[in-house]
Amino acid sequence: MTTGAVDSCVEWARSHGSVIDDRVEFRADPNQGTYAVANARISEGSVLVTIPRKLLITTTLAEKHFRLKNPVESNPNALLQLFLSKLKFSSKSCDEISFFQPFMDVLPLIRDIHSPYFWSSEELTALKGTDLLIKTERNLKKVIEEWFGLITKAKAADDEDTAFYLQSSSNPHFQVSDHMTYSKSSSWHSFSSYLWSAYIVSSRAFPELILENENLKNINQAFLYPIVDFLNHHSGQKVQWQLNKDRNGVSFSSGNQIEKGQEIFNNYGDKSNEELLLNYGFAIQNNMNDSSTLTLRLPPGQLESLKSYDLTLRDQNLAENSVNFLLTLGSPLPMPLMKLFGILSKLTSEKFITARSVLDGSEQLNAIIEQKLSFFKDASKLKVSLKSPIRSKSTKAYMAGQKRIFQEASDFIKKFQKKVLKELKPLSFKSLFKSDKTFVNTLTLTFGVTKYDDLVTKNFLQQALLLWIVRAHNLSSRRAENLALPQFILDCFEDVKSCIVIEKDDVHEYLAFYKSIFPQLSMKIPEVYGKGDWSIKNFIIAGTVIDRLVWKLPASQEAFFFERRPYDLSS
Ligand SMILES: C[S@@+](CC[C@H](N)C(=O)[O-])C[C@H]1O[C@@H](n2cnc3c(N)ncnc32)[C@H](O)[C@@H]1O
Repeated sequence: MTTGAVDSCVEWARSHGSVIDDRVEFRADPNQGTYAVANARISEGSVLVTIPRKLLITTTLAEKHFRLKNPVESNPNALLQLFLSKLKFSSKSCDEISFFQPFMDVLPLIRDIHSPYFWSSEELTALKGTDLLIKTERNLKKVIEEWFGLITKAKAADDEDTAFYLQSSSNPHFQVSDHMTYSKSSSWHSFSSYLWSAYIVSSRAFPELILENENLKNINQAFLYPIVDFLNHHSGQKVQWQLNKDRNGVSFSSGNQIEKGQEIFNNYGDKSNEELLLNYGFAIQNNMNDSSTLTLRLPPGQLESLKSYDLTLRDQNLAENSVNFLLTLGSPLPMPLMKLFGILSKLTSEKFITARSVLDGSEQLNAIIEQKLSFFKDASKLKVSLKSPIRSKSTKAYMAGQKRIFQEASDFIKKFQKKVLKELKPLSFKSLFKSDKTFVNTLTLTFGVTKYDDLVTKNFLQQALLLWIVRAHNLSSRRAENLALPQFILDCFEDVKSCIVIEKDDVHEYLAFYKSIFPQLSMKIPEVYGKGDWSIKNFIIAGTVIDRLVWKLPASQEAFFFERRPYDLSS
């Protein structure tokens, strides 16, 4: 991009009725492309640029040119893109082409575009394992379909286009970026020209809503706004784009005061780094609007069955059995996601979500989050070996942003678990254990365990829980010791006992453990393990009681008994 081309374009705009404040100085440099600087203080609310309608490139103009309504339902800007390809790359001139020439001359060249759509397959390996790569590849495929359908309808496809399309659609390993030719001789209807135009529209078009077009059918319809699109993005910048009926054009005003020498920015909106990289070819370090998507694939039919729960699931795809959740810095774990995992962790015996199922679900979710986190921790440490420093820098900013989001999500889960414990104050096995001296003594004799922490480090926690539950049940029927036994645990035991059908497999599961301690325990400590029913059946029942009532805090392995009650996640 040269300053000369920028000056010519500004001159062209002025000569066709544009009003550009003299304090706005347009510049160009090889790294930033075009941008604008204030050469004197600009007060807040000043109208800086007004561009008349005739300089705007709209879908209406494209439709008139091709004598065709935009035929692509999924993209309201498809015909506008094809028109842009023609304005930029057509070898034959016409009035429209020569009219917009000064503007076409300032638009970035392919080599200056850094969106991953334009990276080589070798460069794309730097994004391996990320959603960004999945979206790049998926969107490229969509653009190929859109392009070929469109040029076919516009009767512009030639043999070369057809060969490109057939090759791309028949070869699953086809890498779009390695097959594109970017040269002066590229035809305007080639895929590379269309991809360039698609990028130009995504990176610099404005919403047509501004034009107050009564016939606007799709709010995503966009138009090109020469000169104002020379401005770079700054989040938080206050700007206004407004129809100026007096001048039959569109005005741009800055909502902030701009000091002499400062850059004049536009605001492209609150975008994540993924959106910025794909659509604009850059990313922002510590982007406060960053986000990530968590896609969950569920067993067939499960999404349907979730309808009976009061779950607001956006972005679900019944055909693929998948649902997407947006994780943002402000909301690292949306409540519907926590609730979904609570539902998925529900036991068949639970009619509703319980604190136990929610906590269990939060841990399953945490396992997924931790996996992502460790991927991005490694990825952000890696030296990204992209040839272009701009691409390397934005890839690093993207990876660091993803890492931050998953780190926040993981921290959120831990805080959430602590919050539930604080709120419900469930019965801790640690305190039950400590208060039952006789029981502790028996474990000292058998396992050499004296403290709760030993149960964890020596891996006896599950065995101790089983023994204690069977002991509690035996004591309750004998009322032999003065031990406070929580009624809900005893009730749960009775409940399980009344309906349990013990299969061979259940016995098998407990047999090794059972044989490792019985009958030795009853012989060694008959006053505890020789009285009551210490049959394997009771241990199987106790195992189910644990499944129904117990949840262990992952960090400390402290086990808690939760009463079975519905748990309201919205509180
Ligand atoms: C509407 S244009 C702005 C003018 C642009 N500088 C040019 O040369 O055409 C949008 C493009 O500018 C660049 N850009 C805008 N804001 C940026 C920023 N904050 N950091 C890095 N690049 C930016 C990106 O290449 C983006 O695709």
